Amino acid sequence: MVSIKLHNISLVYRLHEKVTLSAPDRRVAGPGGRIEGSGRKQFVQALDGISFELKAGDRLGLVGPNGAGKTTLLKVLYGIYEPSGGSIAIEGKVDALFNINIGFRREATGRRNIVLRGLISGWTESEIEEKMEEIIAFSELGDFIDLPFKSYSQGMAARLAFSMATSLDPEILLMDEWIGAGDASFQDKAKRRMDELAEKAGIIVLASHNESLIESVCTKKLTLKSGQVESLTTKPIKRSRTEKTVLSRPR
Ligand SMILES: Nc1ncnc2c1ncn2[C@@H]1O[C@H](COP(=O)(O)OP(=O)(O)OP(=O)(O)O)[C@@H](O)[C@H]1O
Repeated sequence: MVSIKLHNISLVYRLHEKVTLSAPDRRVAGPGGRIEGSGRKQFVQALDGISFELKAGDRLGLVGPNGAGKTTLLKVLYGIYEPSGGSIAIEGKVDALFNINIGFRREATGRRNIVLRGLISGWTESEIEEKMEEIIAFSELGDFIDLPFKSYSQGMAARLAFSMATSLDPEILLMDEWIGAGDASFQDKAKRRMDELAEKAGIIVLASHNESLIESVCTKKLTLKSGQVESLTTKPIKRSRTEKTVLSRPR
């Protein structure tokens, strides 16, 4: 069973350069984490005392102003950064969609990129082959799938990235503010796909500045401010009749 448990997580970014700042009592707080220390031992406290638990089916929206710690928290969940303090326990395979362009070979076609990404995620060539048509169909890229990735617009790249990440059956999917690149019709489709994923007992964590996207996609909302939890709210899942019909249709 998938789950995420964070207890009192903190993360500091150490600044190895000597930076000159006002005296601590005269500093003006900015939008980001706290700047601490002095001389060459300065650091930014990006996360401070973060605790929460997620279980199968949860869709957590991470919100907060610039520098609040959303991306840092996603990177801690993905294992890119080791927390400076606290404990983290994750059950399940974690996949991430942080930046639409990362992980794509610009010169390779969309189709070839699907194979490469699948292999990196531990899929065999025949498993990728089985998923190939579904991934292409969901992306709606048509003949562009056989053109090099560098010829895609941002929205087209987002379609391919999302289609791939969600077709390879992730147990836990982390996403950072990318979905806005897709057009309105693709966003609707993407939302339904996320509902499906969450129903297959997965966990989704989505960081975004788009409050209405978070409201419509997520079941929980964690608001960060200067690296700390300002609030954590849960809302009942609301679905329209149309969405229910689509979700219950066999694949
Ligand atoms: N490599 C780094 N070195 C030092 N400080 C960093 C580094 N990366 C991020 N920070 C700091 O950590 C804090 C949190 O940044 P983070 O990128 O997690 O915020 P965010 O909520 O994702 O912001 P945004 O909405 O602007 O994308 C900020 O104060 C930022 O200045």
